[in-house]
Amino acid sequence: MSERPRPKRILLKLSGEALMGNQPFGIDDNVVRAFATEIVAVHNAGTELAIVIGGGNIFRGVAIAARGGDRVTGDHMGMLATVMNALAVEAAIERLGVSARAMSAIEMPSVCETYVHRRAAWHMDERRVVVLAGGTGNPFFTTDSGAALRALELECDALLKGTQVDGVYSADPRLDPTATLYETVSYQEVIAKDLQIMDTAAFSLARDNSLPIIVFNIHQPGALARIVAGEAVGTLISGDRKNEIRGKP
Ligand SMILES: Nc1ncnc2c1ncn2[C@@H]1O[C@H](COP(=O)(O)OP(=O)(O)OP(=O)(O)O)[C@@H](O)[C@H]1O
Ligand SMILES: O=c1ccn([C@@H]2O[C@H](COP(=O)(O)O)[C@@H](O)[C@H]2O)c(=O)[nH]1
Repeated sequence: MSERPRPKRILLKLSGEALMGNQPFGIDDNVVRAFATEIVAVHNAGTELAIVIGGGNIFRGVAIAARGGDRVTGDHMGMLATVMNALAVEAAIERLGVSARAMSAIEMPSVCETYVHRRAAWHMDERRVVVLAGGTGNPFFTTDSGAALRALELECDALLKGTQVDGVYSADPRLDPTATLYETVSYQEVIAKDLQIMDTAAFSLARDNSLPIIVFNIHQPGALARIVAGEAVGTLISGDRKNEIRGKP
């Protein structure tokens, strides 16, 4: 079994799709509460956390483009969807007694703070959980790219992608029941094999800056805490030095 990083400051990418639970659309309050409980547990144990929220439970820009609509408009709608999710997660964390701040890459000052790198880093230093909405703030990107970008900006030790499946497989396990799960895989291999658990832009950014990514099943109770403790949960995507923490040999 490979050694794993023990990240102290993490960027958690939370799948929007995961927030809808068994519903066909939207936000399931019980699921949000369960995720918030896991997040608060690792926060209270000393981990510094930023969260990037997806929007797949509400809207994806490609859906409007597939119907012949304007992609940029669709992407703006998708980014706005992530703001709704961020507000729900922020509220759920605060209900558990931990201070949280939703920050959006798209300005909407009457709703939440605008993402400003130094301010987000300051909130983290002040032991607040920052909940980042709007992805990169630009169309034609995804919240996975936003997660890689923010993880680097906020000097996180690792990007943890909490998703619907157990990790990175040789093919999409929802489409191919024979797909096998990787315990570790290199950036180069996921890009070369076009493994679509994240987009290539996110993988490239992580590879170029030696940011380890751990893909895991967000529905598995206790998984987040076990990862932070250095346990081999899910799939570790990294360079050749499989247990490296960013910036440390
Ligand atoms: N090689 C692969 N290994 C694992 N999962 C894969 C792979 N290829 C495609 N997938 C699919 O990628 C999906 C990632 O889903 P997830 O909801 O986390 O994505 P997202 O688009 O980043 O988030 P959102 O739901 O917010 O849009 C998995 O549910 C899985 O079906
Ligand atoms: O930087 C970004 C991030 C997201 N979008 C749009 O939002 C939706 C939802 O994000 P997911 O990553 O799919 O959860 C995405 O489909 C894009 O339409 C964006 O334009 N730019």
